[in-house]
Amino acid sequence: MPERGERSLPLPGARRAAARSVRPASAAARPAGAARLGRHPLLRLLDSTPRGLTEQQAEERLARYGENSVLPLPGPGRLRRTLTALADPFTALLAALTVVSTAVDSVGTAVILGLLVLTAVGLRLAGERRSASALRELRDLLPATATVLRRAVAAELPLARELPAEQLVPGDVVRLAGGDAVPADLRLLRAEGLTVDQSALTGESEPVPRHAPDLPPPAAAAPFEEPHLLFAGSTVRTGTATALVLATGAATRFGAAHRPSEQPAPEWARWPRPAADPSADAPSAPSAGAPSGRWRLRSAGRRAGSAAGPSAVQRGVRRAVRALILFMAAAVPATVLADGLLHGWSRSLLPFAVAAAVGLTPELLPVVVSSVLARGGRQLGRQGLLVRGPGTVGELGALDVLCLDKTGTLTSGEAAVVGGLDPYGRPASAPLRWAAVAAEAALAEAEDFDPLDEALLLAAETAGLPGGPAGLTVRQVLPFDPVQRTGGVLLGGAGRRLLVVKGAPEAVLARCAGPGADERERLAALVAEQARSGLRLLAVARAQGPARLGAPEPDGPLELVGFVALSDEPVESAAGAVAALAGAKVRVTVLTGDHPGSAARLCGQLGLPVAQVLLGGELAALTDRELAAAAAGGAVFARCDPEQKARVVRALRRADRTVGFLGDGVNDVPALRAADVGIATAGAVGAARAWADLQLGGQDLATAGRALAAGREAVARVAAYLRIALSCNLGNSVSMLVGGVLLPFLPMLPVQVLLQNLCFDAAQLSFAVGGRTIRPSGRPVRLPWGTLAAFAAVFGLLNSVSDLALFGAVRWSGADLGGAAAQGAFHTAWFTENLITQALALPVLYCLGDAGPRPRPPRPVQWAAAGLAVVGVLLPLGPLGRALGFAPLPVAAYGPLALVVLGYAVLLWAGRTLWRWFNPVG
Ligand SMILES: Nc1ncnc2c1ncn2[C@@H]1O[C@H](COP(=O)(O)OP(=O)(O)OP(=O)(O)O)[C@@H](O)[C@H]1O
Repeated sequence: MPERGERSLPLPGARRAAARSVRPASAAARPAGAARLGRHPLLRLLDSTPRGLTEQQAEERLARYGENSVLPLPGPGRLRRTLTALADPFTALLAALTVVSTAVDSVGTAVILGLLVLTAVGLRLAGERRSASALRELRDLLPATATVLRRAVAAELPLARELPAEQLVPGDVVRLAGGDAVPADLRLLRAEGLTVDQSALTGESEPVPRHAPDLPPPAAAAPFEEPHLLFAGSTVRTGTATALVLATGAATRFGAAHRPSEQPAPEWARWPRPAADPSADAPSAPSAGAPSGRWRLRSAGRRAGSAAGPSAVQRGVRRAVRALILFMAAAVPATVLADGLLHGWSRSLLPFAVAAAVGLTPELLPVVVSSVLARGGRQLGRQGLLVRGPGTVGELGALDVLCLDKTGTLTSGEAAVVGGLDPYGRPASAPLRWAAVAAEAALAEAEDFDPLDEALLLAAETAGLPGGPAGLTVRQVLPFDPVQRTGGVLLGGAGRRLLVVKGAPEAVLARCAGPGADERERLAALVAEQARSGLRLLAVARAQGPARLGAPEPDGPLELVGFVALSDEPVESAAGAVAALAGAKVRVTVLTGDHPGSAARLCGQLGLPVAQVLLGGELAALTDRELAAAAAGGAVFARCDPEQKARVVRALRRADRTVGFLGDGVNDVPALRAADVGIATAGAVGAARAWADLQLGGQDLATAGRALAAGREAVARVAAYLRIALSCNLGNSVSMLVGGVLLPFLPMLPVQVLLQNLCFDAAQLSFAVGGRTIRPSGRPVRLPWGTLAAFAAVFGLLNSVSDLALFGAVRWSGADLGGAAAQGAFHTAWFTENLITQALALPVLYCLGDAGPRPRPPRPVQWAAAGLAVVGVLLPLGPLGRALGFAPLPVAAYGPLALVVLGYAVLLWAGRTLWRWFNPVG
């Protein structure tokens, strides 16, 4: 829908002109206020009736508000997208060097750099195309047609007509039935047995019941939880409804959320949302926290670390690139100035500047980093672990806190029913019978399998318990709600209604009218005692059903039937996996929806020290900082709802931890999304798997540890690349700058510098090839800029010292460097010396990140280093060398060259030993 004065959507011909002056489709009914109005005031506000609009009204509104379409805005043109891609600092640097190289007639350099720029831009545009097609898939969630009540004139009876959904306008009245996609944001006028699937909006795959009260509930519920509203992007699962259109097109929440990210939703399209992220110091209620998984819309093409911006590896690489650019901006002009002052101002200054800048740039950096991470992903794939993208591999390497859901993750996903208990803890069959009746109904409707319901049903069948009473059939299923911690079924027939509710004991007891304070205390003590002895209790209650279907509360009070006891033992591999994680310096934190007693007992069994057990309800009083400190200090979190789990994860991330969350259920989706790395167990439900960055292959928890190890190895390889590339390139540039000032000619031509860099980078692609693994330190691997910079300075300087020794040897040997042939031979000498010293540095510096007892470089790295040395000696002597301005080096010159290389080897060995001494790995 076009935005005021800013844009117009590609509307079909005739409507395009009319739509130019359109206003946002929610303007007539600002959802924030309108959604809270009663049915009749709302109809009046929208100038509509339960019989819908007249054709004339609809036409006027269509012209005014535009079509009900969430087509993406006409994205920026190809030129603009290309320019945006060029704005990436690394690509911009290469592009600038291409332009300058062209200006100084260094055609070969310009062509190669130009090709590198085209490759970088092409990769970026291809990624954007993939995202656009993901968006198209999301838009397919909207229906093509809708059943609308319209009248030719006000006095006529309405006709229910199937119209293209694009023609819906605010004020229209639509009809819906099971299986229909919701075409716009709607307010229910009438609903029968209605449940909707909002999984595309909230990630929660369980259908939610909706009804049509005349007045909305007074408490302001979270937006997607308003019981009387339906949203575009959801689907009706069961029942029928008549509803009033509140907002269409981009004014719907679905439309607003799927705008291109660079274009924020206009004020009018923003629905009431929770306030912005709470400050780290302010206590925050869950509903006032950052938009939760339940509230946020899915967006196309999720990446690892997307919620926090770039991943840890991306951040490290960007910082390195920024530092390179800053160094270039300061050092190159300063040296050119010095050169100009010493040797006079001539046109050769520019090629000199270009050569120095090219020398500093690791041209294949993006290729090497993504190849190394992709290799890590493939490695995990071979172990049966599915990784969403290379970013995830990097995050795994940096991960230092792993939050674990309890049930189905640390304990078996297959619940083991021990039996039924009456309210006094004595064996009884009724609780299991009624729990199974509710479970059976829930399973018949559920999209995702619920292991607890499966187990209840199986146990009742095994015990030979009867099903529901004869004559009563399922009228409505109230799916298990992890926030309320209850679920149930409404049975009806022969003038009777019966509501069965099952859930967490506290939640069910809170809805039972019967027990007094003492009795409640006794029941709570019973539940806690069972939890301590390793049994989780599920409460079961019954009531005479509600008078009207769709109303969630029964007429009569709920009466406690008893409990179902479930055993709660850890899976075999859990203790070992937790110990291995602790050994790898990963802090393990348990976040569960279960009883605090069960959580504490399990932690004891796993050897996890428990400093305190915090309940989900207590989190609102804590600031994010306190929360993160508690989690890091060994707190266990129990009775957490999905949003509370996500809040703990977010608080830890704000405290600069790299956080993983391992879960298996729908209730884990918000936390999976909030984490740097969401990890789903092998038996996780579809929604959890869909949102996870990593899916474990087997039931064995140790696979999580293996994933971390593979991530650390990949990040260690990236770190090795950055260390070596930064130090060698820095060394080359310093040599180029100093040599340029000291020598009366360019120490190396720009194209030769570029060729040398490409050879070196190509050799470093060997880091992405298999071979012996690099053993990273036994702790999370990050890319600390301080250490990288210190490394680059130390080893860059060593490299430079050997270059300058060569320059000095040539300068003071008295050789005549006046002619082109002599200068070509000098270029050959430096090129050869450079590649040989880099070939020496490659395996030695690579091993500096290896924590193994006797680190040895992998075979591919050894071969690449040998190849690099051979190229360094032979390339300048061949036809390509001649074409690039090299000239043969007199044989006698190879002696001093060998001495310089030997000197560098000694320096390198000393530097490596000292570095290890001051920076022990492990
Ligand atoms: N299908 C269900 N029907 C009824 N009650 C349930 C159901 N599933 C869970 N419960 C109850 O609700 C409580 C909270 O459930 P939730 O799924 O949030 O956490 P959990 O499964 O106990 O633990 P975790 O968060 O570690 O997976 C459970 O402890 C249990 O008492």
